[in-house]
Order: sequence, then structure tokens, then C-alpha cells
Amino acid sequence: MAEGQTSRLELVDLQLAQANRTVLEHVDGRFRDGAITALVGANGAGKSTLIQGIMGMLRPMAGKVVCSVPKERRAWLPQQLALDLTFPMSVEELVMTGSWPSHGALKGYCARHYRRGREVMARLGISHLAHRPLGELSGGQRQRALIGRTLMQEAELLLLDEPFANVDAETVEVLMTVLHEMAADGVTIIVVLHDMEQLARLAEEVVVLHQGHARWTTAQAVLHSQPTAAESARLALGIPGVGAC
Ligand SMILES: Nc1ncnc2c1ncn2[C@@H]1O[C@H](COP(=O)(O)OP(=O)(O)OP(=O)(O)O)[C@@H](O)[C@H]1O
Repeated sequence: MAEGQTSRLELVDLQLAQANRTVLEHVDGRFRDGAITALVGANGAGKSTLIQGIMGMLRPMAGKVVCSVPKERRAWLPQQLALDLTFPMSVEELVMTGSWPSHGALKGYCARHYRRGREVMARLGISHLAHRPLGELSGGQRQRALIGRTLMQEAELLLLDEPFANVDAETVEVLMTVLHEMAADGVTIIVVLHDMEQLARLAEEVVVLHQGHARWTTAQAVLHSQPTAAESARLALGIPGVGAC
């Protein structure tokens, strides 16, 4: 990180395991405040494991996660397939639950909450879906509602696992815009991506996971200038090289 830049999330010699098998080790690095960092790596490289470690859902085998963002301002958006959205709840109700971490689930909402909920839905183009049950939404509509929940939460740290999977092109554009706006507001965003075009449009920084290790680089280095960074990202993403069959 350049001088003068700040970070509320640092990984210090972090080692994470699944079922007692080490997945990542000696992970050292800082996520810059207000930057969008892409997390890339082949299937099984440890992207979800790292997210679980950062969110405190997986206890480190060694090292630590140093995070000064309050717990109620940390948000995680898992892969869509991991979510059960069949329970009876409307889009507006889902968005409003974003206020629970700071306000509490049992206190009820005041006019300010409803006003903010309406602003959030308008920003994401889902006002017309406010009373639609979640089970009746398309993948893109659902993803907009879930991002709306994190806006309602006023998240300062946002982790997203493949947010553009199974969503329509228009939703990709809306989400890209909102994520850039959130970063401009100082939110630290970490996003698991498999698509280099999306990486080019979204991320400034990149963490490449490969063979149990993490390497910090920039999107520019991955996409243009440094062949070694591009090569390792290509390998990590499982993209065949020139001449490969
Ligand atoms: N609950 C679990 N129990 C045992 N092993 C697990 C568990 N979750 C993940 N693993 C293993 O840990 C390793 C890292 O998995 P992880 O899900 O973090 O990878 P990933 O990079 O997110 O993969 P993908 O791109 O396929 O989502 C893999 O070898 C996986 O099989």
C-alpha cells in the first residue's frame, strides 16, 4: 500500500484450514480502505475459506485477522446458490433487515428507516418489487435486493462471493455502479471474481490465491504490464495459456 493510504483490514501471517487440512498459510497483506479488491484463484484455491476467515467464521490455525470495522458494519454476500430465499419475506422486508445489526431486530422500524429503505430500493431499481416475495424474484432481482440490504446496513466492509453469477446484464451494470459508489464512499470491498473483464472494470487491487499462498498485486499489473502477475492470475483463474490445448 502506498504511503498515506489507510487500511482497516489486515491479515498477519494467517493460516486457515478446512477439516484440519491447511488451505492457506503465511498470508500477509492489507486491504485498502475505499478500494475494490478482487480475490481470484482456481476452484478450491481457498477464496471462500479466506472470506470465512475474514468474517470470523473460521478460526485461524495461526496468525490473525486485524479488523477495526465494527462487526455490525461488516457484510457478507455469499454465492447465490448458498442462499435459501424461499422463506416468506418481501423485497422491502429483506432490505429493511439491513438495519438489524446496528438497530436490533425487535425494536421495529421508524420513519427514517422506511425512508432509507425506499431510497435504497430506488437506487437499485427495485422499488416496483418492494412487496414481491423473494421466492418470486429472478436471480438479478434477488441480487439487487441483497445488495440493498448491505446498503441499508451502511456496511463499511463488504465481501461478495461471485456477485455477478446468474444475474442479467442490466443488473451487472447496476451493481457495478453501486459498488463503485460504495468504494468512493470509503467502503472496503473484497469480491471473488472469475471473469477477467469484470475484474478489469471493477477492481483496482487483486489478491491471487495459488497453491496455498496469497499474493497482492494490482488489476493493472494483472491485465497489462507485468507478465508474471498476469501469468499467475491466469493460472489461478484456470485460463489456458497460448498454445495450450
Ligand atoms: N467444509 C469443508 N470441509 C472440508 N473441506 C472443505 C470445506 N470447505 C472447503 N473445503 C476444501 O478447502 C479447499 C478450499 O475450498 P474453498 O471453497 O475455499 O475454495 P474456493 O477457491 O472458494 O473454490 P470455488 O472457486 O470452487 O468456490 C478445497 O480443497 C475444499 O475442498
